[in-house]
Amino acid sequence: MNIILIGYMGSGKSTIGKKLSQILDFEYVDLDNYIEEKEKNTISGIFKTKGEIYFRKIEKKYLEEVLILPNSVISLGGGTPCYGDNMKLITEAEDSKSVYLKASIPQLVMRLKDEKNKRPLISHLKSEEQLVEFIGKHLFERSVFYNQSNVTLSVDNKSVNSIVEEVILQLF
Ligand SMILES: Nc1ncnc2c1ncn2[C@@H]1O[C@H](COP(=O)(O)OP(=O)(O)OP(=O)(O)O)[C@@H](O)[C@H]1O
Ligand SMILES: O=C(O)C1=C[C@@H](O)[C@@H](O)[C@H](O)C1
Ligand SMILES: [Mg+2]
Repeated sequence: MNIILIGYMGSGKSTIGKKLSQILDFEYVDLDNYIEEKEKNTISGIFKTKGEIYFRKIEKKYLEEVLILPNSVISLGGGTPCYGDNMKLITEAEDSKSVYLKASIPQLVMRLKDEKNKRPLISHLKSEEQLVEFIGKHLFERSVFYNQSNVTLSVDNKSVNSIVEEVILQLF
């Protein structure tokens, strides 16, 4: 079985995914890292040199590759479910459960304000106020996709270990 972690940038997909895979003794795949390895470039580098449309095209191609890996915890990129028919591919993937790690706007701002540089969609924002406004609008647009996940789990003010425990309780 595969567990697919979905959520906005900073919701904890990579952090939770790594820990969950260790506990379950599953393989761990982070789609952003997978793309970086295959393309021999960083996500920021791909956005800069080839643009977002190219990124979304290859993101779909690599999503299809990781969805058929056996017994894996798969952390997606923040935007992966929100383009083309990606969410359909995710919900229809065989033997898979998707989990939406749902974080509030203030929680995301707190986590992302010092980590903007790694994330090309927010790296240009100058102030915390701009970040709040951007995330508010963007999260609202994306929630329609995230909410199609099999399980939704609120992550605000919870430790990594307690979120991992909750994911396991919900799925097994
Ligand atoms: N439950 C948590 N409690 C406190 N901090 C957390 C928690 N989960 C994640 N973080 C921190 O929040 C930041 C973002 O987490 P992470 O990189 O795992 O998010 P992500 O969903 O993978 O983001 P992206 O979509 O940009 O890859 C990191 O600094 C991480 O250490
Ligand atoms: O939210 C997004 O659209 C993104 C999130 C990251 O995980 C990366 O996939 C990339 O920076 C785009
Ligand atoms: Mg990540």
